[in-house]
Amino acid sequence: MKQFLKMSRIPKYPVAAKENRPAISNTRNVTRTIGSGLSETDKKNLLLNHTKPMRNAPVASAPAPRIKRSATVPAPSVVPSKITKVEKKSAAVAPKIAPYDYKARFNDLLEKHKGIKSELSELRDKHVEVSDEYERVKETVEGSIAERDMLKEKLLNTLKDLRQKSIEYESLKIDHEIKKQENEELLGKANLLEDITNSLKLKSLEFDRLKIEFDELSRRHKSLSEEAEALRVLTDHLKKISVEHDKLQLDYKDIVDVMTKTKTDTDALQNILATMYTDQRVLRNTVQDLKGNIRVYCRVRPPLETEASKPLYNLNVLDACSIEVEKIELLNSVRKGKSQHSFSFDGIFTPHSTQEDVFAEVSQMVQSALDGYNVCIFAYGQTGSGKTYTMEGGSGEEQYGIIPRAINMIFTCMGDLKRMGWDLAIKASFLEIYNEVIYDLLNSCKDQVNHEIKMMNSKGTDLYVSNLKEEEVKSSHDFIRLLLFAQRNRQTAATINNERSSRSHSVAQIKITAINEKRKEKFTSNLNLVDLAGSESGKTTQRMDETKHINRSLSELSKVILSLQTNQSHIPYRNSKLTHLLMPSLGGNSKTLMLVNINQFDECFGETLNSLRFATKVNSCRSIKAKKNLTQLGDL
Ligand SMILES: Nc1ncnc2c1ncn2[C@@H]1O[C@H](COP(=O)(O)OP(=O)(O)OP(=O)(O)O)[C@@H](O)[C@H]1O
Repeated sequence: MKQFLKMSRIPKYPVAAKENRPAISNTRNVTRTIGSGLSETDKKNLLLNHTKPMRNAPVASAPAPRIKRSATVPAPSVVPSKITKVEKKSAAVAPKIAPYDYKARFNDLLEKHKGIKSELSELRDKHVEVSDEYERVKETVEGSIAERDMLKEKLLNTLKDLRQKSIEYESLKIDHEIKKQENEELLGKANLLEDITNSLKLKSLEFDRLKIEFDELSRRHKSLSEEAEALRVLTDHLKKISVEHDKLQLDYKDIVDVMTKTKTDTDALQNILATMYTDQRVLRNTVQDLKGNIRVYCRVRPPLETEASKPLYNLNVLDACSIEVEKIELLNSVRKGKSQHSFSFDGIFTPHSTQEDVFAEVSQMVQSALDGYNVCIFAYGQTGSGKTYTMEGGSGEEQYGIIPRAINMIFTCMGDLKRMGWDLAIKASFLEIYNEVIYDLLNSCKDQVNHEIKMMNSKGTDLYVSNLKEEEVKSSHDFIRLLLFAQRNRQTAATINNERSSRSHSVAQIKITAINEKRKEKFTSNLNLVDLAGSESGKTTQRMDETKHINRSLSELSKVILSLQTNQSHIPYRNSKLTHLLMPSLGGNSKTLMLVNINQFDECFGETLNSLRFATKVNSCRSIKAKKNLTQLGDL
C-alpha cells in the first residue's frame, strides 16, 4: 500500500534532467512520490526502456528519453485520488488516534515524516545512481548512435559504391562478353593465321629447296656454258686442225718419202762417219806414235805470294819445248862460278801457264784412252813443286787439274761415242802406295786389308789390285765425289802420319769399257793418273826409311823406262809396287805422259836439275809403238 502511495507520488518533472529538477526540500509530495512511488518491476522497466533502444531499437529511430518516459508517468491529476484511496485503506489498518489528540497525531506525523525522509534520502541516492547509470547509458547510446550513423553512412557509401561497382561490373561484364566474342573471333583468326603460317613455312622450305636446286642448276648451267664455250672454241680449233691435219697428211707423205731417203743417206753418212772416226783415231795415234809413246812435259810452278822474298835461279824458256836453268854460285861458296843447263821436252809450261793450257796437251792422252789405249799420266818432281796441283788442282772449275778435267772430257765424249754406237761403262778406284804398301783410298775403314797386284789373264797384259774398291761412275759429279772422298782419306792418313801425302804415290785409276753392238766390237782401256811422291832425298834420319822406298820406286821407274828404251828382253816391272802397278801403262801397249814439276827457288836448284835429268831420260824412250786393246765381240 505504501509502495502504491509512493508510486502515485511520482514527480511531474523528468528524472533525467538533474539540473532542471526542483529542489526536493521544497515539495513534500514530490519527495514522497519519488522515495517510494516506484516498484521493482517499474524500476526494471524504466531501466530496460532506457537500455532497450541501444540493443533493439532500429538505428534510424532517434532516442526519446524524457518526453516518452514522462508520458508513461501517470498524470499528476490522477495521483491524488489514488493517494486518497491508499490513505483510506491505511487509515483503516492503523490504530485510530483520536482526532483531538493532536499531539499523538503530530508525533505520528513526525514519525511518518522521519520514515519518509529516510526513504527520500535512499531514493535520492538511488536516483543519483540511476541518473549516473542513465548518463552512462545515454553516452553509450549516443556513442552507439553516432557509430550507427557513421556505420549507416559508411553503409550508404558502401551501398553507393556497391551500386557503382555493380554498374561497373555490369558494364565490365558486357565488355567481357564483347571481349570474349572478340577473343573468340581473334582465336579463329589466330588459328587461321597459324594454318597460313604453317603452309607458309612449308612453302618457305620448298622455296629453299628450290633455291638450292636453282643455284645448283645455275652453277651447272654456268659450267655447262663454259664447257660449251670451250667446246665451241675446241670445235673451231679442231676444224682448223682438221684442215691443217689434211694439209699435214699430204706433207707427211712427202716427209716420209724424204725421211726414207734421208735415213738411207744417214746410214751411209754414219758409215762414212764411223770410217772417218776410225781413220781419225788411226791418224791421231799415228801422230802420237810419231810424237812418241812416252811424252814428257815440264811445268814450272810460280812462287806463291808468301814466297815472294825467296831468291830465284835464272830460268830461260828457250822455245816451246826447251828451257835453260842457270845458277851463279857465290864467290865464297865451294862451287864457284856459273852452272847453266838446257833441257828439251815435248812441251814447256811456264809459271804463267793455266790448268786449261796443261790439259789442252794432256787431253790427247785422254782421247787415246777413249780410243782404247792404256794411258798413264804421272807427275814427277820434288815436294812442293806443284804435282798435286797439276794432277788434282784447286777449288773451283777453273782450278781443276788433269784428273777432274779428264773425267769431264770422258763424259762429254761419251755422247758422241754413243751416237756412233758405242756404249761406255766407267769404273774408278783410288789408291796410295806408301813405304811399298798399297792403301785403298775409297775404303774409310781403319783396319786396312792386304792388297796385292795380280794378273788378270795368263798373258799378263792386264793387272788388278786385290781387295781394291772399284766404283761405277755414271757422271763426272759421281767421280768428283769419289775424288774428294779419296782426298779426305789421304789427308786423314797424312794427319796420323806427318807428311805422308808428300811421301806417298797416289794413283787414280779410270777403267773404260766400250761396246759397239752394231759393229760387234769391244775395248777396255786404263787411264792411270799418278801423283808421285816427292823426289828429293831425305834430310833427316827419321825420313830415311821413306826416302829409301821412294828413291827405290823412282829409281825402279827410271830403270823400267831405260830398259824399255834399250829394248831389253826383261823389264824389271816387279821390283817395286809402283812399276808393277803401272806395267800395263808403261809397257809396249800403252801411252805415257810425264809431267816434271819444278820450282824456281835458288835453294831447289839441285833437286830441279835431278828432276830435269830424270825427265830427259824418260823422254828419250819413244821407239816402241803402242797397240790398241781392241777385240771382236765374237772372240770374247
Ligand atoms: N801452277 C801453279 N800455280 C799456282 N799455284 C801452284 C801451282 N803449282 C802449285 N801451286 C801451289 O803450290 C803449293 C805446292 O803445290 P803442291 O802441293 O801441288 O806440290 P806437290 O809437289 O804436290 O807437293 P807434295 O809432294 O808435298 O805433295 C800449293 O799450295 C799449290 O796450290
